[in-house]
Amino acid sequence: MKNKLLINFKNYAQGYGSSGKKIANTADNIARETDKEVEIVVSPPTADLRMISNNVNIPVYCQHIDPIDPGSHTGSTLAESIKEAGAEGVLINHSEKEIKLNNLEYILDRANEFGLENIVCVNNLRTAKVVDSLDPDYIAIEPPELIGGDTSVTSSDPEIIEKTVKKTKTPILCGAGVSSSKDVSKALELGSRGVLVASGIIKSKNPEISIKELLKGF
Ligand SMILES: O=C[C@H](O)COP(=O)(O)O
Repeated sequence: MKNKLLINFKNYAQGYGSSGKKIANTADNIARETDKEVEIVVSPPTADLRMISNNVNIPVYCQHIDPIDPGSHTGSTLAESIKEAGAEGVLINHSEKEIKLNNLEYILDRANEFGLENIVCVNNLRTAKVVDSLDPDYIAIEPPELIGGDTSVTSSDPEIIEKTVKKTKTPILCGAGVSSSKDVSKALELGSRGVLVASGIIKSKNPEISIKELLKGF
């Protein structure tokens, strides 16, 4: 299993449409050229999934799915539709798109049914332990107060990463404020299998330089 650099485009102004496509193409080119053992994944807004999937070779993940089967569910995101749009994986329970935890088992079943790699995001160790018992592919630990900030979780709260790694059996990713190669190497040193990054790349003046800087840490 390769370590992962997941780039979450969220709904930043720079992360959708042609601008999002440019960042995805940049990530794709860097992935093709790098000799690092790392899987670069992009997670664009749902409306751009098919467009991005058709344009890159790296995996594309959706930012969310709902606990539904096909039917009368206005405004929801269906596992089979994101699969058909080209998604290979999905983020679940991001702190900006929380789900009810009693729906998690069903959502994981739906993701597994369609071969979507799943990354369940959690805010704290207690939730990580609950999620761990449901055997997701990854758990991503992200203290919400550090998301989008200037200080990386790896320096502000390294204990939460270390404890989550120790107390769970699922591979752990971490995120929040990650922007440098030092942040990445610290994340790996603490036992994480990779990082989730949004603002450090999507809001960067030069996403290419930012992605290459992060790769140095792997
Ligand atoms: O999914 C990504 C995380 O929420 C991290 O966001 P950030 O890199 O802007 O702190």
